Amino acid sequence: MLKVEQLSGGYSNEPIVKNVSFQVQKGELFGILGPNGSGKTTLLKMISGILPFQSGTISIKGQSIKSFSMKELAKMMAVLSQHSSQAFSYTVKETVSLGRYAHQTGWFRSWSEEDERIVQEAMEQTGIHAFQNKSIQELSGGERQRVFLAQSLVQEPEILLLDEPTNHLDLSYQKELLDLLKQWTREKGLTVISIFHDLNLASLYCDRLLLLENGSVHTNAVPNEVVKVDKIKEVYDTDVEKHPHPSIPVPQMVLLPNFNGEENIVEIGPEFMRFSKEHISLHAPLPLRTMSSGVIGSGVGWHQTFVNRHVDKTYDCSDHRNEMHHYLKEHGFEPSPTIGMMTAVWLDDVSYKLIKGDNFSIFVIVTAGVSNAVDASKSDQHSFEMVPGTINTWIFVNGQLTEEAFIQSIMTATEAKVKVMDSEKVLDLVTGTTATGTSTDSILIAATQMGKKLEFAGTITPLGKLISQGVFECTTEAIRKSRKRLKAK
Ligand SMILES: Nc1ncnc2c1ncn2[C@@H]1O[C@H](COP(=O)(O)OP(=O)(O)OP(=O)(O)O)[C@@H](O)[C@H]1O
Repeated sequence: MLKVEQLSGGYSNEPIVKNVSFQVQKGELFGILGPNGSGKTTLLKMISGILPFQSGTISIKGQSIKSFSMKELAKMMAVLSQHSSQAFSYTVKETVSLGRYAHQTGWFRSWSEEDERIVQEAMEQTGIHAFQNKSIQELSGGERQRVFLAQSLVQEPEILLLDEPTNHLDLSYQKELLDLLKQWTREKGLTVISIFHDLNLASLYCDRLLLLENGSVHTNAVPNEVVKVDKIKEVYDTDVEKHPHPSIPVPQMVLLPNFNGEENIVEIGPEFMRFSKEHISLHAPLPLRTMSSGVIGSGVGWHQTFVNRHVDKTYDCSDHRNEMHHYLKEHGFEPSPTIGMMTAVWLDDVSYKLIKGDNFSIFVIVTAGVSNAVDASKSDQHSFEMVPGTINTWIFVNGQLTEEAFIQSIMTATEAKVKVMDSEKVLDLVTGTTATGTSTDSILIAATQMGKKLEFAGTITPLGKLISQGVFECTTEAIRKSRKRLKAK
């Protein structure tokens, strides 16, 4: 649809845009990124024909833009610029209607029903219909932005050029505008070329991104290739971390601020535990990086309070999350920084241990009962029934863990637990074979992210050795205590 070849140009003899080449296909949403002053707007101005270029070519559908008249160009291409300002006090509808100019065939051609329909539709789609008779000078920045977007849309262009379209728009209008543009690229084959400052929005919506640096192309590729930690550091000189979007396969960036958090190294240990008849809790002096399968606070996050709550075996699990949420509130725990687990085990049978390593330590807390014991290799012989968790393993690491180490910690802890099932001769009551755990075991890994860096947690790494030992010893002790209590009954 649009081809730019070896384009150079600027405002004086010294070019701002240097030797830029790229192509945009019909129906693509193409993003232009780059630091302030890298030449994004200058490039867009040259494409739209506002600014003449010094060398190179720009062609649309194989034809040089120099061969089109301004009016022909305006019919094919609409531009929404960054600082659209209006000297006159037009109404919203009048301003939008100006966009139909390129479609008027003679000076005295009257306003057609078709023009009216297109203008009404665009005002509807951009959410400005309600104030169509207001003067645009009375509007907020975001409202005005939407008026100029509607003005571009009524041009019914094949190519839409946008300079930071989400500037001034609140969160909901940013999403709505980009959803709308994406929909038009798919349904109408509209080609969109847009400047973005927000790398995350660009990654979410664009098919491809052009990253400019000092007026030259640094990278031209799909978002996953452009939005990379080293590239962003190189071009923007900024530290970021790249994470996958939680629900769609696109990259997202988070800034790494340049301030240090807590200065003093904290060691989580038994002194932070609190016991009550109904729950065991641990309140850390700072938020910990967590990975857990808690009823509340599951997944990856930062949490400061940890609650293991005793419930009766007959506890109704139909709305357990909501019920747990209320329970936490009623007992003075704010749910959002809290990880909450449940257990049918008596809390007096808890086993916990602080184990020191070389410049780091771990604190393990286990509550364990084995009445729901299951052999994982024969779990198909069990019917599915939600029951309160019976082996809850908490591992607090006083050190800095990588993502890998978090996952390996879970594996190592599981392996140690399975070994306990074997050594304590815990049987699956349905199959009579050695169990590997119970049906609703839960785990938490929580790290202070201070002090020693612990890259791995496989069974024979320094951290893995401590986890193996801690989980094996605590789980063994907790099961023995629980069995002793049952025997005594
Ligand atoms: N009208 C102008 N006359 C002279 N120089 C200009 C003009 N407009 C921009 N420049 C210069 O051209 C360079 C590139 O500006 P441009 O607006 O293209 O950058 P940009 O990447 O869009 O930046 P931003 O992210 O800040 O909007 C800058 O150094 C700027 O000072």
